[in-house]
Amino acid sequence: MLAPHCAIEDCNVAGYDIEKGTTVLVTVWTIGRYPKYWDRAEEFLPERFLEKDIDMDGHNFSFLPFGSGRRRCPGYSLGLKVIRATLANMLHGFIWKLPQGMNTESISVEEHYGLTTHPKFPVPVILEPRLSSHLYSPK
Ligand code: HEM
Repeated sequence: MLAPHCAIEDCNVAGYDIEKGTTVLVTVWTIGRYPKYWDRAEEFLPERFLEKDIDMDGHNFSFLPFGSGRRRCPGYSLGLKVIRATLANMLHGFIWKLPQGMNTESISVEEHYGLTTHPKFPVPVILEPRLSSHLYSPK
């Protein structure tokens, strides 16, 4: 769910009349799993985005991780950069392994809902440094 919004004028959305002053809640979670727009909507398939020109900046209403319009997330660009840089550093710095006896099938992708969405169960991973040890020291 996006943060609550307020209609600033009377309008009609998809056949529904919305009066000025109405609080509007946009359920992006549901939109992101709507079978009309998403093939195998309930499955975790990050590869569905490969070689697709889906923008995240609020123009594609089937995918709104940062909201849309004048209240769209102002930290959009910084957020993406931080996530990409952090992920790249983690992948560059460590070999990622699952504990013995676990495989990718046994990882739960269930979610815990709240203001932000977290994994319902922790994902145990073993990180093995792949670089020289002095590179991990803050000094
Ligand atoms: C990947 C990281 C991030 C995601 C997924 C994200 C997502 C969102 C979403 C969905 C909204 C609500 C938009 C709406 O209601 O239409 C929002 C609002 C907001 N975000 Fe972010 N955000 C991220 C990073 C950041 C960062 C890094 C900052 C600031 C440095 C930031 C600052 C804000 C602010 C101030 C709002 C409220 C905007 C308003 O109500 O006018 N966000 N964000």
